[in-house]
Amino acid sequence: MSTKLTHEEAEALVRSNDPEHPANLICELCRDFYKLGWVTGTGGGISIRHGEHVYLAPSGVQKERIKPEHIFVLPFAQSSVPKPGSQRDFIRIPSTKGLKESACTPLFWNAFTMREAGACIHTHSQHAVLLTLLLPRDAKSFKMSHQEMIKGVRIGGVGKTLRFFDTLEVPIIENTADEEDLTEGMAEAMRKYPDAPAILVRRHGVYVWGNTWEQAKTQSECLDYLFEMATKMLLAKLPLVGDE
Ligand SMILES: CSC[C@@H](O)[C@@H](O)C(=O)COP(=O)(O)O
Ligand SMILES: [Zn+2]
Repeated sequence: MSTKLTHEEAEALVRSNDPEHPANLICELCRDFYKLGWVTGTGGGISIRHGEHVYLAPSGVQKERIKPEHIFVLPFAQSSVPKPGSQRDFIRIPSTKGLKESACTPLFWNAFTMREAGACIHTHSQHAVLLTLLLPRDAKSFKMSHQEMIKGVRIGGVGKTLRFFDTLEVPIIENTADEEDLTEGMAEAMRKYPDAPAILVRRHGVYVWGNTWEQAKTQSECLDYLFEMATKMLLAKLPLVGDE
């Protein structure tokens, strides 16, 4: 399914004076996420679906220094999950030599196809990572209740917001040597936990999605707050569920 655009048309997909254009947003948000410690050392990132197009950052680069001209654009319509290295039909490839699309691409795709998400954020936040280490080794999920910030998180990441008395549950999957090998584990966890707004990856980080980039961002912020709170509560030996 190749989409034939002229060079000028393809370039126009990443050139805009609108600060809310996906190519500009990915650059700005990565700078903000860097300051939060979410995307340091090239890890983590964000992908935005804009109509029929998916905007992706390059792999292995300083995410806080990405420019719109470095952004890849893929058609959302794909016959299978686009794994890095497989045959792909890019609409726009950056002219900078040596750039490859993010290794997180198939994981972002899980959120786009299984939850109809408009954006997906991957962070290497130490709050997420430490939480996966403080929970019992065999814990398959993280559960928490009675926290005000739970109300900023949506059922399945894209539905109604949770209420104060609801219990948040985020599955935890094992890390793999290569990011793309997390794809099936993430999909399996999303099938098993349809209400989960995110997937934690043990010793690695978290994937969070939303209907829009704004919702993906605010939910990432609420979850990161809750992950940090949970690590402190676990260290203080306080229960995460209940209000005792
Ligand atoms: C510090 S390297 C981390 C990467 O291997 C990976 O975990 C990651 O999140 C970013 O992958 P990338 O391909 O650079 O977008
Ligand atoms: Zn990662």
